Amino acid sequence: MAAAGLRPAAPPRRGAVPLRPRHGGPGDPGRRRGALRGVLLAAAGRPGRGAVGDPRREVRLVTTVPEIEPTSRRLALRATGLLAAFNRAGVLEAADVHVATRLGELAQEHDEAVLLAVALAVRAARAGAVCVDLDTVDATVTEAEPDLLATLAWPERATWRAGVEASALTRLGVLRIDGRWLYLDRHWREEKQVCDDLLRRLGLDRTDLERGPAIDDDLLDAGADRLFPPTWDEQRAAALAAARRWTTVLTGGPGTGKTTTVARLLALVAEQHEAHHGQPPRIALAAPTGKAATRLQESVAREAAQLPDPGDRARVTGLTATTVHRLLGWRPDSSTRFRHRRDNPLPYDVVVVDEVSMVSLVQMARVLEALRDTTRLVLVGDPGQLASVEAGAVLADVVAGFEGSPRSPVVSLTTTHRTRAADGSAAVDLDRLAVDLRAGDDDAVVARLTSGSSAVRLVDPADEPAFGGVLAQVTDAAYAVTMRAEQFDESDSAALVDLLDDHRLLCAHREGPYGVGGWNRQVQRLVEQRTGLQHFDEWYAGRPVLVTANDPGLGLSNGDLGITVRLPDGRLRVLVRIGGTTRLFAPTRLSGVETVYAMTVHKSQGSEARAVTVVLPPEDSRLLTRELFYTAVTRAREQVTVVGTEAELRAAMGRRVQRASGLADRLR
Ligand SMILES: Nc1ncnc2c1ncn2[C@@H]1O[C@H](COP(=O)(O)OP(=O)(O)OP(=O)(O)O)[C@@H](O)[C@H]1O
Repeated sequence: MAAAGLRPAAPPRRGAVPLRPRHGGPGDPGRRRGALRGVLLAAAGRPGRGAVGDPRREVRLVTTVPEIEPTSRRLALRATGLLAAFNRAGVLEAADVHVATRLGELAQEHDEAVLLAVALAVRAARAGAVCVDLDTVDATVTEAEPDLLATLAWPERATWRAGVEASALTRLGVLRIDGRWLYLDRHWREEKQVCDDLLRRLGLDRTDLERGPAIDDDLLDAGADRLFPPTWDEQRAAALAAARRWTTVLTGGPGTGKTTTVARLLALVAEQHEAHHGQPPRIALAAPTGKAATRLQESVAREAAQLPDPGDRARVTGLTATTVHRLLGWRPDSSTRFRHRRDNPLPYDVVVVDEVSMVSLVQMARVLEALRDTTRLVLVGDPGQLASVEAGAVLADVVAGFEGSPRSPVVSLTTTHRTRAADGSAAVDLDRLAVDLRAGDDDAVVARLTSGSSAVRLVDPADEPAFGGVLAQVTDAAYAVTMRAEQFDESDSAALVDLLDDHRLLCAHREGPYGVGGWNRQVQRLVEQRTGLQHFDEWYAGRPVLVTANDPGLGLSNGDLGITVRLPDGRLRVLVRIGGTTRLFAPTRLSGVETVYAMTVHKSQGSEARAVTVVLPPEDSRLLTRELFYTAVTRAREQVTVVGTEAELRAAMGRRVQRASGLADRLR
């Protein structure tokens, strides 16, 4: 199937509606700058209900794009010149054109090539890039309809760049040129802030300035001896390095002992803090989604319970985790500004942020600016996973930027420690698959998935019996949940939400035959056939839902999972796990939810399931990347089934996510 067929009809972006200047005309530079910023903030994609977690933006950037139909909403009807040509060819969306046109009007900038550069910068931001390189931007679309692209008149590079540099938009600070990159102002400021704050924090670690954390070396060595058995040398070294720093980035694949190390590092740091300050440190644990925060809290609690020394156990027991948004302090008037900032920093001595691959540039900027110099920061994540939905790939950039540097805050764990081999579990193949994937070893990945292992397998959708087995597994899981939801008993709440994590069906796309929408309908139909109950209403017992927007009022976070249950009196309620407890909500109170028999890989980040089924999109889908496949596979605890062909598997392995960003270069 052609990738073009997978492209969903793109809705007009609410955030990109051009603003009208409220005061004065375009001739007033100060007012003009304010109005321009307004357009840009909207263009840079503030998280809104429709935008959060929406991977379609990536599809739009990279998927093969046929010429836009004259009636399509993606066509900017009033566009002229270069903008119109690039819009018709599908390189630019109507939103890109509108923003560029409006900014041009406000700044009285009429140079078509400059406006094209603006539109390309907006397009890049839409797809998760922080900036755009005008010299190579054409390469990001060369795989789209070659005939059509060949007709596009790209401006001559040197003149184009000079024109942008001299433009009114650059003079007004709306566009920023930095090295080879062109930025929208907001992203430029965020990237620079993240870089400056990180480097400043690393400067504080220099012991010759005596500004690093106070450490009693003898106490630290004794603590490390107590907390790390002799064979745990990799984790011991990581914890010792982290204990001496204000800032640490702890990386590693699944099961490499990151959480174990964090729990023991916290015990070490707490002991040091007590020795120097006479009281325990204030520790905050956070993750980008509610689900990831719950997992972090549970993992740390499990590790704490295993610490041999009662003093260490007491230091790490009872820690709770929250979302990054909640940690920073919601503000009802803004989704990108928080209560805790540079002038009102977080009141913690230690802040641990897990699943940092999902943290966007703007979120990282907010976290760093909310930290006191004397707050330890431990960022934990797997740089092999998909980057954030919003612009930026901060973890990957930090790892790349400090590669080989003696001042690097990055500590990597490389050994997989899950003890599955010892108990004879086939799930050890899952860990090995993740290792092969990280190493980019296509042949090993194919061999492992076709080895006959019960833990990892490839099912060709053309193999009817095998594919039928997959459908049966998917339906069984949904059916089991539905039956418990129909006969709901409140004492069953925890077990029922646990059951939601027994199996997860993951797709790359939201729409299309390979997407979440199609699979949702298919699974719902199969379950209805089995139960004999057909549902015409939106809400019915057994409907699994995913919360897609943060709702501080209800205490719900984007990414929370729920299941619709029938109470004994017949009313429907949605059961959601929040932190360590479960709560029931009337369906009418939930505004941002979607049905989730199937989930996009993007939205599954930060969560886990016992068994995972991954439906690969066709080879020519630009969403099919190694990062996507790796993220999907590493969601499984025991078993993964990949539905696809060997060719699709190899296509996934061969394609890497590319996100333009200047952060790695700045950090070097
Ligand atoms: N050095 C070690 N030797 C043996 N087992 C270990 C070691 N370190 C950790 N483990 C065990 O390996 C398992 C995985 O560790 P942990 O959960 O810390 O990894 P992780 O990197 O946080 O995994 P994930 O990314 O999946 O959350 C746990 O059961 C832990 O107790």
